[in-house]
Amino acid sequence: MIEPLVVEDLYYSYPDGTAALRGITLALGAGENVALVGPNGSGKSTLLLHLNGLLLPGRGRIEVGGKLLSASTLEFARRFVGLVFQNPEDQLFMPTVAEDVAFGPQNLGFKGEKLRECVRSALEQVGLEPARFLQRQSFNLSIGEKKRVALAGVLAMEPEVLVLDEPSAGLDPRSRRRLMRLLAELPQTKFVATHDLDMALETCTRTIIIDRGQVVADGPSGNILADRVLLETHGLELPLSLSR
Ligand SMILES: Nc1ncnc2c1ncn2[C@@H]1O[C@H](COP(=O)(O)OP(=O)(O)OP(=O)(O)O)[C@@H](O)[C@H]1O
Repeated sequence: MIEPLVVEDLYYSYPDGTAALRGITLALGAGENVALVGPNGSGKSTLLLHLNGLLLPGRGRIEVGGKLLSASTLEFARRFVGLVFQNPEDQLFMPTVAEDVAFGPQNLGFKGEKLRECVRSALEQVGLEPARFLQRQSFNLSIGEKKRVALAGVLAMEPEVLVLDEPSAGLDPRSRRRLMRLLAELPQTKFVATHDLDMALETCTRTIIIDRGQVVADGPSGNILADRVLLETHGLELPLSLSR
């Protein structure tokens, strides 16, 4: 079976010379839910931006759905891997929710009733009633609603892999819980960068730790996230649910 996401010996330095990724190797199996954790500045967002070609490797290779990511497979990769940014405001820029959610699928060529149906269905998937939200102005929504609309915009493109950067940041406890239920229900392979180790423990069976641009641990969440020494060595703390 083809692994939906493979990263081999990936290096990336920003134009100012900051070495953000220093030899990352990992692979995600179909249907896996994997958490990516690490201290601030460890390279999580930089890695995620590579997975649908928003950044291109300095060295190393990325395979998406069995195809080497390159200029000629970029369109395929952007459809295959749906990336939800940390800040929904980086993703929502149209006047209404309907237009924001339609933006991606429209670019993929969806039109007419198929387009309207995939927009409605994506809003329903994230728990936003289309009749109430389609005509709302995106910039007036609460942060939790904005995050759900940004996720709907990605789901509307029907990706095989969902890559989420800090999905629970800024959410109140009820919205966070709702997001965790939603993620558990979505069938896609998921790769979730987060500082919320309780969410990682609850929603992801596997956890990868990166520190200073390198993978320092990769294994079952139940082992990795219960290892106080490992976590503290890399500037992390036990999930609250394990620290009592
Ligand atoms: N546009 C940029 N130009 C230069 N350096 C950058 C840029 N973006 C990020 N960096 C640097 O690259 C490194 C990795 O940053 P990245 O944002 O990937 O980390 P992160 O693990 O996502 O951090 P956080 O948990 O704080 O979101 C850091 O040293 C950061 O300062």
